[in-house]
Amino acid sequence: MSTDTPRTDTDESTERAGQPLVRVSGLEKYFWENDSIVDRLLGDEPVAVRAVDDVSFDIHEGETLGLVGESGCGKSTTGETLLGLQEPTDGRVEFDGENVYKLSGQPLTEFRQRAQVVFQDPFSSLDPRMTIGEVVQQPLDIHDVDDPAARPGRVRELLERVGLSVDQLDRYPHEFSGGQRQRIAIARALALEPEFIVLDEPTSALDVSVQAQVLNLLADLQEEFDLTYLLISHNLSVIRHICDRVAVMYLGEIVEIGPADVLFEEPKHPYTEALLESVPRASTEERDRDRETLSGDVPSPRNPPSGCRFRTRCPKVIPPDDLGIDQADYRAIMNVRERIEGRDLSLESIDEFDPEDGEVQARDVPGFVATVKTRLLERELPPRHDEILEDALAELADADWDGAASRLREAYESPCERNRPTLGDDDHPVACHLFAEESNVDGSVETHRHS
Ligand SMILES: Nc1ncnc2c1ncn2[C@@H]1O[C@H](COP(=O)(O)OP(=O)(O)OP(=O)(O)O)[C@@H](O)[C@H]1O
Repeated sequence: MSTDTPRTDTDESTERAGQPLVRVSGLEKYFWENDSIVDRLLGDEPVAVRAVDDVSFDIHEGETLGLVGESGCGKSTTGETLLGLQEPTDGRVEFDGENVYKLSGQPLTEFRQRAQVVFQDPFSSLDPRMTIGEVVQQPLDIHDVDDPAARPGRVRELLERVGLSVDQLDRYPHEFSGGQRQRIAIARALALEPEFIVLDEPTSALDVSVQAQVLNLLADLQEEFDLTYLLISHNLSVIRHICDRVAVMYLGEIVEIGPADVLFEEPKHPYTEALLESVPRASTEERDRDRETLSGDVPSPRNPPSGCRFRTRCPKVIPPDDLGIDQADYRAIMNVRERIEGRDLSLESIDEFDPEDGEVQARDVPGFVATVKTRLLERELPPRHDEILEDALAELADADWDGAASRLREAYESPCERNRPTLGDDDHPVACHLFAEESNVDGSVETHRHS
């Protein structure tokens, strides 16, 4: 790419040997809310939406890396930011050894040819006023590739290669089915002979029967043209179908990366386990077994939990040393803590609470505590923990949310909330304190979400 002196193919291939085609290091993309002129005049502080927060991974030539996670965890923003379609907040992306964010002029144009994207929704990504021949030819015209007279021939080849008939060249996108439209989008992405394609939910808008056809086409094209893919999907079956390695993303961070077969057979991170558990099973035996499903909603990327971001939903969140508590009881208490820290309960809706005084009469406190407990807790606790919980809930009788929260924090603070776990650099790294060194778990306290 950007070189001052001419280089030979041998130079380049020697240099590239063993180097990833794409290297993402410490990538961050924050969106700022309350940042308009009006907000500033009103004195509203900007709020960061940490869509992508310190993400690092490599993609090697010819491989497909899957990026999987629930909706809103930052997958698309990662794909768009690494292509330079969104400006990064911080971090570095190298493509074939070159820092993508430092490119300009001809090297930038070359990068835009070599790295392409296919979006989820072929309905909105294709210009409805252009025929599909024009759609596929457009990148050739913009980048002035080939002799203009040769371009229609190239367009025909591309359309045929993705399984469309050249008789359809003059038709408009709305005349095609969803699967055909995605084939058109793929033909357009291939027009500039790219090496790398970000596939952002390429089959999510398609019927299940068509999904496999499009995935098979992508796999064939990869083989034929030596393509490297980043496949973004929330659908594990899609990921399993064509990925060599998989990166699992949660709330802006990568929590686990590994070879696809290993990750599917022996997931390490409790989040990956939970995602896999949520995939519908074929056999009745597997369908009937107890599933640990994910509890609670994904927290907001405006205010992510301290330490491990998954700890607010993690079925394996680590209790304090020597607490000797059943894991499910601990999870249930931590759920109550979350609700109290988030003030996620209407005290006014509880009979004993007097909204005018903003408190409960002393004689009514036991009844109030019993009602709140029924609302917040889904199981019975052993007496020792029941007592601690009731003492904390009694603080709410004076609407003392902080008092209730701090009682629970004192008794139940998890090592998972103190430190952000980091990904290692072996071939199946996981960011989870269950797999961390002792020193990592017991280190210093990070800024606390609810402090
Ligand atoms: N332009 C924007 N301004 C503000 N917030 C944004 C913007 N784009 C994305 N976000 C937020 O960033 C977070 C990550 O969004 P992103 O679309 O990358 O997630 P995703 O994993 O791809 O989810 P989905 O599959 O639903 O698209 C979300 O909380 C989203 O609301």
